[in-house]
Amino acid sequence: EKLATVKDDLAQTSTERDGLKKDLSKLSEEHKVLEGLRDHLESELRNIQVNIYTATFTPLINIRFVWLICPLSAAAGLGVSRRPGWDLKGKVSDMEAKVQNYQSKIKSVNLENDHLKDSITKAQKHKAEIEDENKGLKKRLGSTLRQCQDSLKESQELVRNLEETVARQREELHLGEMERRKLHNTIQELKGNIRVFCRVRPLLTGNQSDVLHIQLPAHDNKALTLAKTEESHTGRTADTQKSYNFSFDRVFGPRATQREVFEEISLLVQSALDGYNVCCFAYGQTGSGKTFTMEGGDLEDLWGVIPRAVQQIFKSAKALQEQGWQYSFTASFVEIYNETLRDLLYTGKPNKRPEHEIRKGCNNEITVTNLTYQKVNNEDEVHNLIMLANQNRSTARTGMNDHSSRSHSVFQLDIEGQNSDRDTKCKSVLCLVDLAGSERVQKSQSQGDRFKEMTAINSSLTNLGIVIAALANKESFIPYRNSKLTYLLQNCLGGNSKTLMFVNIAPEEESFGESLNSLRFASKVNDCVIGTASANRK
Ligand SMILES: Nc1ncnc2c1ncn2[C@@H]1O[C@H](COP(=O)(O)OP(=O)(O)OP(=O)(O)O)[C@@H](O)[C@H]1O
Repeated sequence: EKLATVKDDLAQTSTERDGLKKDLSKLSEEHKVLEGLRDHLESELRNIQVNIYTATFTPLINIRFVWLICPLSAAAGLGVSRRPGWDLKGKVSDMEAKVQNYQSKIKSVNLENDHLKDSITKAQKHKAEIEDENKGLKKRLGSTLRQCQDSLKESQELVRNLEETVARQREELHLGEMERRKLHNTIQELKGNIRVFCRVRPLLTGNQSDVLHIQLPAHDNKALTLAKTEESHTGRTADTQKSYNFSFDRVFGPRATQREVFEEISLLVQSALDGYNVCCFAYGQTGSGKTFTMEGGDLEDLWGVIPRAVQQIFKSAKALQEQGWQYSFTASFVEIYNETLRDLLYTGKPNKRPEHEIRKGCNNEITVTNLTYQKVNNEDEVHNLIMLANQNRSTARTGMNDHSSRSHSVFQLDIEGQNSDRDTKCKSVLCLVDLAGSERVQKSQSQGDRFKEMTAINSSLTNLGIVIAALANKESFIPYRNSKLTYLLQNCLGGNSKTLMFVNIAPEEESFGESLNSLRFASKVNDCVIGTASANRK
């Protein structure tokens, strides 16, 4: 700042000096012009004096001569009229008038000359003053310049020190970030690489306190009890209360907000940026709140896991930029209906929809043929893709008898990070899945397409359970290929991943049986411990 002030002063002083220099040169020019004028006037004055002299002493001797030496006056028409040769008196009086005229001219020229002399003296004085001032300014300038140079040196030294400090702190920050990643992962591992959260949907109509069969202990947010009174069939014994106790990593009651739910999984989402594969899926019967949990509503308060996860990912990626990390993201959104894949980001003609197949590359990467893999740079771009996917799903809904609750939807964000300063790379996948409704449809009641759908859903959900169990038992063969869902998700379910399952429960009493089934399935998953995850880092 000091340097800047001094520089400003310096600039101001230089401008002043330049101005003064300009003034000075203008004055010198004026001075020259005045001197020229004075010389001119002096020579003219001399001419006039000569003329006067001649006019005064020779008129009587040779009038013709007078006419010759004063042709200018005659031409200027001083009012002298031609007189006859004999009118000497008249001519003399003309000459006297002329002389008078010249004398008054001389007087005014002399006056002007005095005035000019005065101006010249003043200009010279001004010039001397300016030169003095200039000298003073030069002196001041010299000392300011020296001060500037000194403070510049000081500032350069300061900058050098600060640069060293910044470099040291950058190094410390990087080490801190690596330490944070390690500790973060340890915490995630301690919590278990597969976690199960249960969420109870609120009653959509009626009074919440009427829900008696789902009990949530006030001081334990990990337990849930399903209770049912069973009537005695014979009528000889009293009715019995049957309770089913469950415990999960976390149980969210009907009043839990979307924000509270996301807070619990935000650390897991963070792992995706650190290079771990993360998979989060919602399981439960139709209408139990899976889509609400995963996608939520349009208002920010109602946003579900997908928009919140995307927001966090982009926010954190931006913050990590300061530590040299550059991330790139690719999004895809696929639906699995009746064991057939459908691109939810497809924008072509409906009758030209391509077919898709899941392929496993030599580096074990899973890709889907003909699927839209869209590069995304910010949150808004992802939101637009989610809207497009919803449009694609709703078009299918009208045409195919609400098949959205009969299909699995898989949102996938491929994340690639590079820290060129440190020559480090990481690669991971964030998979967010809204599973098809898990309800068991009575075989006798379902025929045709409904039966086909039911079989496909039941088999893919059962296979999901089988794969998770096989992973937990560390079996040598994991039957990923048994369903499209597990085949697609294999990298997110395997040892190198962190998995979170939401089991969504509907609070209506008639859903008791389905809720019990869902909770039993979730409990089985909860008992699984998948191998230690390791970051995909190079
Ligand atoms: N926690 C909640 N708070 C308020 N409303 C909810 C909540 N969970 C679900 N709902 C509402 O319940 C209804 C059914 O939820 P949702 O569509 O998410 O169920 P679903 O399990 O995804 O069903 P489907 O399998 O048909 O897609 C929706 O109207 C949704 O807005």
